[in-house]
Amino acid sequence: MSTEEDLIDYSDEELATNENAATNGKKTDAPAAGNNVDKKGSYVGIHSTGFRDFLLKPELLRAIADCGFEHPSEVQQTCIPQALLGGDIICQAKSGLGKTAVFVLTTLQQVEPVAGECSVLVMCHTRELAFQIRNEYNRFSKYMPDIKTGVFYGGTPIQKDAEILKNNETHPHIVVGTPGRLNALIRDKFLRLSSVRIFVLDECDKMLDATGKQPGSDVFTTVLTTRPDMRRDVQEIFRATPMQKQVMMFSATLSDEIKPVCRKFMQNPTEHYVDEDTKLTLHGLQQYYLKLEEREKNRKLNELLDDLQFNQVIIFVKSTVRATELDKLLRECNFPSISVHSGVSQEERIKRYKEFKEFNKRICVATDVFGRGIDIERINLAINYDLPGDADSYLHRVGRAGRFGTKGLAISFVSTDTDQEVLKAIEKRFEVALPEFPKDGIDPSTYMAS
Ligand SMILES: Nc1ncnc2c1ncn2[C@@H]1O[C@H](COP(=O)(O)OP(=O)(O)OP(=O)(O)O)[C@@H](O)[C@H]1O
Repeated sequence: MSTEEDLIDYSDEELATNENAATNGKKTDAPAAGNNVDKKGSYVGIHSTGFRDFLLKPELLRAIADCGFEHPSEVQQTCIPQALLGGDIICQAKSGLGKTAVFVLTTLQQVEPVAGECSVLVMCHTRELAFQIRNEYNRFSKYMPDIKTGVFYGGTPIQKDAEILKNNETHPHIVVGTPGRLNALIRDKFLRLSSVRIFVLDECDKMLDATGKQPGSDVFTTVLTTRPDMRRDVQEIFRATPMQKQVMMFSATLSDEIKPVCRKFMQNPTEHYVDEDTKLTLHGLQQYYLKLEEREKNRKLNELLDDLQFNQVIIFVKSTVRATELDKLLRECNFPSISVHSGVSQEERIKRYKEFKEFNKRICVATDVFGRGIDIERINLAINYDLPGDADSYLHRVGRAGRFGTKGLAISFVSTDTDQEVLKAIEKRFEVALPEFPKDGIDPSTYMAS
């Protein structure tokens, strides 16, 4: 399986063949860039210090307390009040600082459950992330027994999804999923979106990234060339929802190229850039590179895993084949390793995700399927065995360590000229110096929580 398939990672088997997207979508006129832009230090939102100040339902406040959330993070302080006002929102904030709770809490606050109707639709780019987001909904809606959340993604029997959607008793009010499967369910008329009031895209830059886009084509007239395009699915699903709705989009990275694309789905959005574009690296995360030959990687990795202290480590590779091979090798060396990539069955992928999340395994070798959004609290070491191809992917990957302001360590192997260029691009894009990993190693207390 190719690297590219890893990166697509959603239910591509359900996608239709190439076609031109129609142009009758809503909101094709982008508002002028810079409208309602909230940059750090110039909040337009309502200032707040505790979750109580958001005037959330008591059921939600109880669940928040049960989750151990004491204070809202900066992105939550800024965006929760805005989202509750019902307007469209674009939100960028560093990895691991609580963007998920912004849309989970604000949609739960607003949802009015009607049997057999979906009123909130949340989409993201990978199946594991969809699964994780649904679990977040379950955590926060535990005192709201009338609200049902469902998750739909590819690689599972579509008939099961259809059964859930056919029955008013089981039909979810909040639907979370990946675009391929959702689009298939809509096409087959199992899922109807005419009651959707809130439309959320998590990891929106990834979801709207049109790799198959032809130069000069409009967002709603993308012509696909060789492979299915997640953006096309998102557009089709968007068109199946009513004109009047709230649209919210989230990511840690929003390039200047993708912002206008996001705006095309929105009406006069407020834009929240909690962290400046060049200052997106995490404070608690130490980052280093290690220059070595390709053939030296395995030995070096073994050494690092022996020498470094860590709670859990995620090791990123560029293909499913490499993930399988490396995982096998690590297990042969008696490391408690697991691998997650698109080459294993979906059921097995979720099983492995849970095993890692529940701390039953301490080492995970993954492709970019785990490169974004995945939240595993105890990961405090991220290793790029293969460096990704661009700076934004790097930022998301290393953001798996050092969640919610905790300490962490990221080490990237640099072995080719291309790697060297990517390294420079990372330093430039995020205005950071990535030093070489010290020969004598580093003091564990600097990256392990005390
Ligand atoms: N106010 C809070 N207090 C304590 N913990 C929080 C709070 N908000 C979020 N968290 C926890 O922080 C972790 C990271 O949150 P989340 O996954 O939403 O980050 P994110 O901004 O979506 O990151 P990414 O960009 O990597 O997807 C989660 O484990 C979440 O439960």
